[in-house]
Amino acid sequence: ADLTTQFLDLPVKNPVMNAAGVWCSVASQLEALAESAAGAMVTKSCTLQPRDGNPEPRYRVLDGDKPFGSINSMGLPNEGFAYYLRYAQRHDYEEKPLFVSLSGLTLDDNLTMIDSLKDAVTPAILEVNLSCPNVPGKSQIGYDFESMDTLLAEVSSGYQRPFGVKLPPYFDMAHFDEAAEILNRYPLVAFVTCINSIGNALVIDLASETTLIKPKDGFGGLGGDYVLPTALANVNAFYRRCPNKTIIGCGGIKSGREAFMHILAGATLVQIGTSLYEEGPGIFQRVLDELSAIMDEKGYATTEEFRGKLKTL
Ligand SMILES: C=Cc1c(C(=O)O)[nH]c(=O)[nH]c1=O
Repeated sequence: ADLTTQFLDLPVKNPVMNAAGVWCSVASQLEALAESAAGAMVTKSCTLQPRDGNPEPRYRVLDGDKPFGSINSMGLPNEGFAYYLRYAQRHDYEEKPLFVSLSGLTLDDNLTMIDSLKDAVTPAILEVNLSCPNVPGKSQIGYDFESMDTLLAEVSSGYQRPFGVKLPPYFDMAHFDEAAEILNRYPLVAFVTCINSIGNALVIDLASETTLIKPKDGFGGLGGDYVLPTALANVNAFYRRCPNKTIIGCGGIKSGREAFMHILAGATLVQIGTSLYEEGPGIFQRVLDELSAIMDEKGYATTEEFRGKLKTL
């Protein structure tokens, strides 16, 4: 099958990329993504200043038997905005598009970073993270509709170019409606990435009767098989409600099967998190081959032919 596609009028060689935060915190990881089969890539969500993040253990893979997943409370460790801007200025955009993810600790920090990104005149695509669940004392902007509205107004007037947002999962039709109503008031919000991890889950080790991770009494963001149905619901909910925006799907993708489901639900690109963390950048070629085989089997030549074509009963 032909996996080439378009994203915001940009030609993309295939729809698969990393999820922000995974295999994208330091230059060696970013270079590995640039050299990998991924059709695009995104940098670790950054803050204005570098951060160490939360105490370890802060990431654990949940690979007992089924289901496969992860829990993390990294706490937004990152090298600081200037580091990722420096990478953006040396990235080979002919090879693949680069997204820069921002997760400022304050609105001012976000606006400062956005001003610098705009002044840098880089082709990098801005993804504003509204959904980090792991900074102690910070709630997720995506769950505070008033501050989300304010942030989108400020970013739109400050950045004055198309950008996207990374949303937390929603679990209620009224919340899909309210979030979409806000997003649709900002034409510069060109894409929506659904979903971030399911925040503040708790995984317990039965033998030791202890939490798996240290930060926040063991509460952390859930990824992997556990989140696939919620991720598909959020992709489809925003696909239905935001006809003028592009959807990027993230959550529970570990093979061509889940990538296909995300595209069927309405995603144009798909992001891999937990499985990339565990398998490394070789996963992209495997998922692409699996996706292509499924498309051949079903008789789809391109992803456009089935994107958003989920049938209901
Ligand atoms: C940006 C911080 C995030 C983090 C983190 O750095 O703890 N983990 C997530 O699962 N999602 C995030 O958005």
